[in-house]
Amino acid sequence: MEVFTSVKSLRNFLDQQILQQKTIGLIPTMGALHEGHISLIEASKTDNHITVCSVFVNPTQFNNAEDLLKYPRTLEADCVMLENAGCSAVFAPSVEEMYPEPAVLKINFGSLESVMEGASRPGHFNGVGIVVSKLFNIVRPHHAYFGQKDLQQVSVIRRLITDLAFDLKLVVCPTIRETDGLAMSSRNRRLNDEERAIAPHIHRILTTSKNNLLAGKPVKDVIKSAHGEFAGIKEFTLDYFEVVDVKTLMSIESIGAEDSNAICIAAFLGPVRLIDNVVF
Ligand SMILES: Nc1ncnc2c1ncn2[C@@H]1O[C@H](COP(=O)(O)OP(=O)(O)OP(=O)(O)O)[C@@H](O)[C@H]1O
Ligand SMILES: CC(C)(CO)[C@@H](O)C(=O)[O-]
Ligand code: BAL
Repeated sequence: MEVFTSVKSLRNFLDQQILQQKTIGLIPTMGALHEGHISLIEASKTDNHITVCSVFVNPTQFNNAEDLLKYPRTLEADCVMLENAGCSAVFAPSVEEMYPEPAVLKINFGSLESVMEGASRPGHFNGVGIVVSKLFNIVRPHHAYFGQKDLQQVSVIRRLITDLAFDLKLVVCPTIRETDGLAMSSRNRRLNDEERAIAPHIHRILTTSKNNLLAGKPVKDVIKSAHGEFAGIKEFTLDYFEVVDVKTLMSIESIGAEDSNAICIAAFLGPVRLIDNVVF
């Protein structure tokens, strides 16, 4: 496996691959890798000759300085995992390499960013849009792999690909969970033992809420019960609990056809903010 820190060296490597008609899969990450990320590598390996994983904690998508500072950085261990997973190349640039000049471009995703993560983290999707566009231009992948765990991010990237005519296929991969249901996430490492023990309630409440909706309970009652459940666990501070249309991400008052609905949650456990969702 090759590790690149400069755009130029990665491009040289990929130019050779493209000349040999190799197909390229890209998995953009912020590192501190876990089995969720490895599932994206596996998906890419089945679809492409070459799998490139980027590891870059992108400062422009953080609106909270402490979150950026404390974001786990474990590049050496990440490279071992990627090598074992059969990844072809890692791109791990410095901030200066990715942003030789501060980006002035502003990307506004309209209504897609007016809710949930976009509303709670102003500027977040502008930063995601810029860095992902740069990665697409640098790597020129045939396929790009993203996790459903970041459901709103998937909608934003889908729009980015359409609006800027990126010539690639977006592949959305299912959320990989711990055995107790907690969605794998790099930020889980920041939880203390007590918080880690409580964290699976997020998935439990998501599942109960989904089942209640499918059983015909009104959306507003399900939202009320979920708020009550979170309020009953003092370690949690709920940021949002939304029942939305999976395409528009707008709140819905009653559920629609199969696979058109989603429940999305963001909740703080101490200083750590976790997100999760279920599509049904
Ligand atoms: N549990 C998971 N299952 C599948 N894909 C995942 C999972 N967690 C993250 N991903 C995907 O991996 C890619 C990189 O995500 P990222 O590096 O931010 O990891 P993360 O674990 O989501 O970290 P955090 O949520 O703490 O920022 C994204 O497309 C994300 O959706
Ligand atoms: C897509 C991404 C790597 C862009 O920095 C990030 O938002 C993430 O890890 O999901
Ligand atoms: N997984 C989304 C990246 C972020 O939280 O900034």
